[in-house]
Amino acid sequence: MSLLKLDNLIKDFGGLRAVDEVSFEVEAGDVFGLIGPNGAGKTTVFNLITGNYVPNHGKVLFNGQPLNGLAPNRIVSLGVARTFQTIRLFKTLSALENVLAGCHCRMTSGSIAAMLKTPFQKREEKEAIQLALAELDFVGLGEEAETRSDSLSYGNQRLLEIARALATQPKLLILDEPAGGMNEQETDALIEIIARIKARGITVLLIEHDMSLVMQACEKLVVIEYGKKIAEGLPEEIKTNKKVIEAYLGTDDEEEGETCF
Ligand SMILES: Nc1ncnc2c1ncn2[C@@H]1O[C@H](COP(=O)(O)OP(=O)(O)OP(=O)(O)O)[C@@H](O)[C@H]1O
Repeated sequence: MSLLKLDNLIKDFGGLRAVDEVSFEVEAGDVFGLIGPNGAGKTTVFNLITGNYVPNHGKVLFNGQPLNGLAPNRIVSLGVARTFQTIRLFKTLSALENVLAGCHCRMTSGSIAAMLKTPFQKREEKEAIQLALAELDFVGLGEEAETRSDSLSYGNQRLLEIARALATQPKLLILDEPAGGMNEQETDALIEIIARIKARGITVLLIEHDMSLVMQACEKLVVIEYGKKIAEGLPEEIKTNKKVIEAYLGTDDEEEGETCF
């Protein structure tokens, strides 16, 4: 059984069909890429998985369980974490405090225990700090724990978002353009981090325009254009797929043409 199954998803925004009968399955342990030109519907697909949008039709199954109708925080607690295309950190908080926000979704002490500072709550908080520091180390930000998140470089803010998502202890990590705004060196480091996330047994689903990252990091790809799936396969198959090449070269966006395989 696949870890994630999208079955015939449709999402309309008024008269616009942003996602049009999209189906695909992600196997546990894979690094899976969702690619396509600007405006193809990729982020909308992610928002349908994470409960930020409700589909007009179709199902999302995670570990065989339907996610439809569940709130985003419930979906996180089931083991689906994400980062965003536009960085969404608590800007005035430190890197450590941002990652702790991820840890809190696994904590069981309620607000009364937190107010009373019970021994259980204190132990749980201490463990959360250790976990958060370990995740910061994992993405190479161990030295930046006390740094305010908006003082970090853009590339490091993206890594901090990954650390925060990892702190929720996900089975599936969804990354929306993780290399956006990164230079070549930062992108290479990110490719290595994605490989280490996979080595931890975490399945990765990512959207990315940087084709060098997609080709190096992903084992399988789905391509969408105008909301519809136009291809699915191994990176080397996708590279030479006529429909995919046309979809990318057919765009007016210069950047898209440059990044094309
Ligand atoms: N909340 C919304 N309301 C109305 N239209 C939307 C909304 N979200 C997305 N869209 C539209 O749906 C289409 C798909 O958008 P989406 O952001 O999913 O594309 P994308 O493939 O992620 O694009 P990009 O690569 O540029 O991020 C676009 O035409 C977009 O304008």
